[in-house]
Amino acid sequence: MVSRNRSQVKDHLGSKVLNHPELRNTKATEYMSHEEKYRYNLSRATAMLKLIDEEGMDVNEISKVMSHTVSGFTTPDGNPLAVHQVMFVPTLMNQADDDQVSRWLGDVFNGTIVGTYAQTELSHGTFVRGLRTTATYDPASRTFDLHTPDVSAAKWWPGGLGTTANHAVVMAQLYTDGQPRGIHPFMVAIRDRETHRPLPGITVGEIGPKLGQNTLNNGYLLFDHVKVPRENMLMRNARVNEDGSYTKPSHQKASYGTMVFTRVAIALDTVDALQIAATIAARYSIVRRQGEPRDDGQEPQIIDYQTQQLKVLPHIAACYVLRASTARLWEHHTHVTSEVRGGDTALLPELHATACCLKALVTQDCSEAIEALRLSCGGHGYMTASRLPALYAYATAGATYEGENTVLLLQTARYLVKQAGGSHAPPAAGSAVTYLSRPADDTPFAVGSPAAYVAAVGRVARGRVTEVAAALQADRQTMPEADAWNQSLVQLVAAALAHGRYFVVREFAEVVSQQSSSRAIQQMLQLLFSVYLAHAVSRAEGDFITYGGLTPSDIRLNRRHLLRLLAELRPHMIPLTDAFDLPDRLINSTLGAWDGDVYRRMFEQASHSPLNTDEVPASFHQAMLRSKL
Ligand SMILES: CCCCCCCCCCCCCCCCCCCCCCCC(=O)SCCNC(=O)CCNC(=O)[C@H](O)C(C)(C)COP(=O)(O)OP(=O)(O)OC[C@H]1O[C@@H](n2cnc3c(N)ncnc32)[C@H](O)[C@@H]1OP(=O)(O)O
Ligand SMILES: Cc1cc2nc3c(=O)[nH]c(=O)nc-3n(C[C@H](O)[C@H](O)[C@H](O)COP(=O)(O)OP(=O)(O)OC[C@H]3O[C@@H](n4cnc5c(N)ncnc54)[C@H](O)[C@@H]3O)c2cc1C
Repeated sequence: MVSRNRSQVKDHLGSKVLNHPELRNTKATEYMSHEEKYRYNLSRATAMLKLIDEEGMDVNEISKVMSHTVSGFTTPDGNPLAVHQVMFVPTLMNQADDDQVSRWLGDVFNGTIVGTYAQTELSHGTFVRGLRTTATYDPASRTFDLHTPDVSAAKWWPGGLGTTANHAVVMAQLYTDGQPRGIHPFMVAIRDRETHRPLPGITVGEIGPKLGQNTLNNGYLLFDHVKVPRENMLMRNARVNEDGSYTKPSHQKASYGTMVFTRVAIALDTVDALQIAATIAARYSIVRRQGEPRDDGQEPQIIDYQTQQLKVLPHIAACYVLRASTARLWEHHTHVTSEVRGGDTALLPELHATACCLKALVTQDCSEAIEALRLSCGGHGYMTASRLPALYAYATAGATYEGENTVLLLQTARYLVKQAGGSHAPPAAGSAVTYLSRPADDTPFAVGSPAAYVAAVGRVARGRVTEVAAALQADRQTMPEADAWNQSLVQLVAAALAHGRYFVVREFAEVVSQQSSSRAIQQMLQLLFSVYLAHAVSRAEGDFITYGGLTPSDIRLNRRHLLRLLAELRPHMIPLTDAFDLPDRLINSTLGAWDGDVYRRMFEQASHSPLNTDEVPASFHQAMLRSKL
């Protein structure tokens, strides 16, 4: 099928999703039980899956319909099939060999096999090498014995595992020829395809309520010496032959490939959640009036308070900047993956480093921004019906899953200090780290010049990385490696974030310079970029003085410059959020509808409270009168 661009996909969705017979009628789920919510979200997730299949969408189209913009409408409490689609299917496609793909994918696409990605255990999530589920190969029976040694090694968290999946890709420690071979993926049937009962030796269930995303259907899973045929180890990378001999993968971390893909997907997708939150806060900030009446007799719109502009507008700029840079990361991932499939893994280390740091930077920025936007809506932002709490719960989950952010930033830092110290293979042409081996960009700082800001962001990244690399190098002379590393952890994380920021602003600078459709659009992108840059400096003034070459006077000028830019951006706030092209039904917020009819909507949603059904609820007689209050 021909690939459509983002806007066309939305038009397409307008007819296909919003008007789909099984999807168009939504219900408020706040008052449903856990089980009812699950059933509602699952049936909608299934309808969505069928639609994807009927439409024959390619991976880019799937990424759009799976995006939070759309999945927040189809599965408002979390998609129990998300991990099936985002991790299980891609793992099979990329880590199963051709025979395995042809053996399983038919059943995956006809819905007979529903899977999950079971890696995290109760006692190990971050440290994947420490996982304790074992897969021991027996050449006599040509089977693996999958076993959970004790409860702390139970799989815990996989999405869809709770009550939805009948298969799992299980990441386990492989033993063959009596040797430990590290973590490998195994395709394991966990429930009967017909009856959905757990298969012999399997203990499986759901883990319980969470901060949000409660129908992701996260589960637990234990194995009691479950036999799995040899052909069920995913063998595109490493292989176990019938006699138990072992063939190594082309890259030692090839089996971590799904995590890299999902990090890129999460980075891209969390910006969708920010766009929704920014649209809600922008619209509400126009509608909401509060304070001493002005000359026109009206109370001011809250957006005209300078403090409100600072709470809302930089995050609209961030939507544009982060959307563009994560979209480019997605394209880069597609390119590197095809190289890796062709046997060339040269670009993998840097892709891993970039995916780690962008997933961390974007989820951290977006969850902080969504919380700021929620606060900008005052008390009404605390209501579930504003949608802002759920958006926050979604974004902050991204800071933990698919690699806890600190840990991922440390992976990036490891790559950066090696590059700075020259102990890694030199970067390829076009690499994002060549700046570390070049003299610092000495473009003088000038308020109002985006290029000067970008250069300063680069100097901060370079300064942070080279400083911590030197400190680490010095400590290594006097203490064991692990202690030296621990001694620098905080600075390493800061260095990785600074690198991430530089990556983001360079990518956006390129997008702005390549944009040629109209002068007005070019100017608006420049304004958004200027806001993003001035805000970035204001958030890290110390860094810009210490490493970026800014003086205290530059910092003062930047503060004033930012506020001036915000006033300049303010009249464009609504068109800029309207341009996200989000229909009311996708936004689904009492505060964020296009017509601004906030107060009527708030009353309308209150009417759904079961406590308002009777004038005097039964609880009054049952609880208050009995206890003689
Ligand atoms: C047609 C169908 C297609 C369908 C497509 C669908 C598209 C959908 C689009 C999406 C849109 C919407 C998406 C939204 C998503 C929302 C729903 C998702 C639901 C939740 C999902 C969450 C799932 C999970 O959380 S799964 C569990 C994830 N767990 C982790 O991430 C664990 C984190 N830990 C690690 O990864 C490792 O332990 C690590 C990397 C921290 C350390 O590993 P290790 O100890 O083995 O290595 P080191 O010793 O530290 O390093 C050695 C060496 O290896 C290098 N390296 C490490 N990792 C990698 C890698 N991945 N690749 C390359 N290289 C790697 C490392 O840099 C070191 O290199 P040196 O050179 O030696 O320095
Ligand atoms: C909503 C949700 C969905 C999930 N879905 C799945 C799924 O489908 N499949 C799956 O397998 N897993 C899933 N997970 C699990 C998830 O991947 C892990 O929770 C995540 O990788 C973090 O690991 P952890 O819980 O072990 O955190 P921990 O590593 O225990 O983190 C706790 C703290 O320790 C710190 N820390 C740990 N190690 C280090 C270190 N080396 N250096 C410095 N600090 C460190 C962290 O920074 C953090 O502050 C999901 C989790 C959530 C919340």
